[in-house]
Amino acid sequence: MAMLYQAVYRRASFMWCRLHSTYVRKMRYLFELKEDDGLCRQAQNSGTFYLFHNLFPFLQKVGSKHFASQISASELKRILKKFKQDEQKLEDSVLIGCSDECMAYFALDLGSLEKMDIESELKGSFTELWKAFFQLDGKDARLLSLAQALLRWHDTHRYCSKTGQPTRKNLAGSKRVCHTNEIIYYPQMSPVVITLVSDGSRCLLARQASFPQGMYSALAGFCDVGETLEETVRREVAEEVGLEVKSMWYSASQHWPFPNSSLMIACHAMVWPQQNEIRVNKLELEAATWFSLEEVVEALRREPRPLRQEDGRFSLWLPPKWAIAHQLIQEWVKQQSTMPA
Ligand SMILES: NC(=O)C1=CN([C@@H]2O[C@H](COP(=O)(O)OP(=O)(O)OC[C@H]3O[C@@H](n4cnc5c(N)ncnc54)[C@H](OP(=O)(O)O)[C@@H]3O)[C@@H](O)[C@H]2O)C=CC1
Ligand SMILES: [Mg+2]
Repeated sequence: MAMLYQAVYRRASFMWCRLHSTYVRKMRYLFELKEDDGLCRQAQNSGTFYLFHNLFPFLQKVGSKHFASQISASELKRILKKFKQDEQKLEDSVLIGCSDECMAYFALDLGSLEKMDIESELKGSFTELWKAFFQLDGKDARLLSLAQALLRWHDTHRYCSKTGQPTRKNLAGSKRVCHTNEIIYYPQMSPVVITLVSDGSRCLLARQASFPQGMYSALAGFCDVGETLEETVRREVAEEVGLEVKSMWYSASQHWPFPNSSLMIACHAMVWPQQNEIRVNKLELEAATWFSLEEVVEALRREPRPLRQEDGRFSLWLPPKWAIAHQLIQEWVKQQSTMPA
């Protein structure tokens, strides 16, 4: 029966291929997997898996390049069997996407197994996510970021906050339900604004004490309840560096897995050139400085890692290419270069 259902589904998918764009087909397929546990179970049995261990993603290295490994369902079942785990563990996974051919991608945390055993079996290593971010390309980083955020959310929402009863995830992991009173919980994100401030000729970059040495980024801050985006930008700039925003405009957004799951909303802001004296809020930031176009262009050429200069200080370097802070900085450089002198 299951085989027949699968054959019919494949035929229907084939028709979809012919009728719709790849993007539309993928989105419809993912939607169905979230709605239909039976279909999702089938997809788990033919899909591929990104593995985690206590939220550290599994990476492999080929030459000098790191990548996030995809493990087939059959290989994963073999590993589970070898380490005396039930095949049903596949159902703890969460759906994180699919290929153009509608092969589903899942993420699974194997934290209950011995980390080193899996590493030596699969020839790779579980790496802290923020470290992995500096080693991966944008596509892998985006998938792992989503995967970690979802896995963490499920791990911390095992009980209903109203009844105290256990909640159960749907197969895809797009929600959890408390079956005592049918309360549905959906994964949450916190909105965060990230703002690149300019005074017309320079841009303002800041660092927190927890950043790696020499790394500076744009100003970031969580939205408070009741605030508009514009209000958050104005408040954060005032709070963190003591400046008043004259104008601002939206650029782009990005999911960010730290500290839990944030939606980074990236904006540019201008301050009055005559009122540009920075007063750093030392409770929030270690330092904040205006940087010239030349300094920023030079920093963009550097590898994103600490580099000690001869005088013992660290050179300025910026977040990795696919981080939205990097994109804001690139945009600012482009704007400056196209502005009339
Ligand atoms: N993608 C990118 O390019 C970049 C991303 N970021 C990210 O932006 C995020 C926010 O930046 P940050 O400067 O730390 O933010 P804030 O300036 O808002 O300061 C962080 C503090 O805000 C409080 N806070 C308020 N709401 C929340 C919430 N929902 N979750 C957690 N803390 C909250 C906490 O204080 P307390 O604990 O005292 O209550 C926390 O320590 C960080 O997660 C950072 O990783 C930053 C730069 C670049
Ligand atoms: Mg901040």
